[in-house]
Amino acid sequence: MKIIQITLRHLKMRMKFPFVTSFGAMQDKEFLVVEAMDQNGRIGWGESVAFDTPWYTEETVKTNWHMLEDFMIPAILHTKLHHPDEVGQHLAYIRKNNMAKSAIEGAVWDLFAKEKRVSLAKLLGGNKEKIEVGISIGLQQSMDELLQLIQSKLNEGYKRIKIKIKPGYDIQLIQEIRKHFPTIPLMADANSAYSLEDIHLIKELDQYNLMMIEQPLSVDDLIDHAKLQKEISTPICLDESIHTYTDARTAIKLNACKIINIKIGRVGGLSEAKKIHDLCMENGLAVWCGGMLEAGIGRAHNIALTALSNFTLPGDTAGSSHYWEQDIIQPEVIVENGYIAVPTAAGIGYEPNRKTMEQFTIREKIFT
Ligand SMILES: O=C(O)CCC(=O)C1=CC=C[C@@H](O)[C@@H]1C(=O)O
Ligand SMILES: [Mg+2]
Repeated sequence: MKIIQITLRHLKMRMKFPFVTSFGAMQDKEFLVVEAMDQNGRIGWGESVAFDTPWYTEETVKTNWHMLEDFMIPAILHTKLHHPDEVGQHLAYIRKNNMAKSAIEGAVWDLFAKEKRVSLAKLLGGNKEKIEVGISIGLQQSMDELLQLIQSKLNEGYKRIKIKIKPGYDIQLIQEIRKHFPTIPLMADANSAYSLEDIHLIKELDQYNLMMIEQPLSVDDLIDHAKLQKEISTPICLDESIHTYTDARTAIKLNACKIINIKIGRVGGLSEAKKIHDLCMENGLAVWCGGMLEAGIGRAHNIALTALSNFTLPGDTAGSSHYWEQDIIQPEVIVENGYIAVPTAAGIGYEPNRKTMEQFTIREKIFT
């Protein structure tokens, strides 16, 4: 397979609600879409999940554009590819920039699946017909609003609730939620807001039967997470600390976590995501698929990955209508009773809507 044309688009879409974390609020989601065409005119799609500011990782929409335009697209365009795994090899000389790598690799995976006439989920080795989904709720203005939102998401069928915590907004919050919802599957994401000095606080959380606590400590730490995991019974889930297969291997060796949140963009693409999935399975760790407030193309990639068998915990891939008035794919991603049906059509199984995309595009460049 050879890619003979790539179109790079920068989109900006307003979310229905501001997503608030300890780092601030985001309401306009900017992201890149990669459209790759092969010599037969087939099209594959990828989405970059980098945000417009570097708070989650060092990458941004602009750094991704630069990496793709100046280095990655030239390395892949007109290069003979026998399998999507080879994209990573061609880009290996470029350090990090995982989200940019993932965007172009994702387009090649979609294209390759279409060429083989199989769904992306099947091509990756997934066998589920439907996947279980949970929902991630950002910081809210008041306790009442948070409780109401949890109730409405439970009513919609979501299989687990994830809330954000930070120092001063943790024990009481979870205590209150547990008062109203004593047994729901509940987890807390700290986005590395704590240090080992807060160990007494984190230990207190043990009594609330959380499914896990996500990334309590520093984004570049594994050693302290291992110390913490020894002291608490709540499973630690790592997010920001895991960028590669090697990170996952080290975390497992150190017992730094019991669960890993795999985000395709954070680990540099589907090939690496699958390797981490397999490694966790061999070592008895559960995984789930995290979200990056994706539009439809990124969401479709998450669904395909989650069809792999060791994604045994509900992911953050909520339905399109949770985020968008109108998503950029047809049909939109629909959640029914907490499940998404894994598409069986070739490739990602959703068709990007060019008209809608055009409406939100603020920059476009074609590479031949
Ligand atoms: O896509 C979703 O709905 C999940 C969003 C979400 O929880 C996150 C997205 C990006 C950064 C974080 O705030 C958080 C996470 O860390 O998982
Ligand atoms: Mg997280």
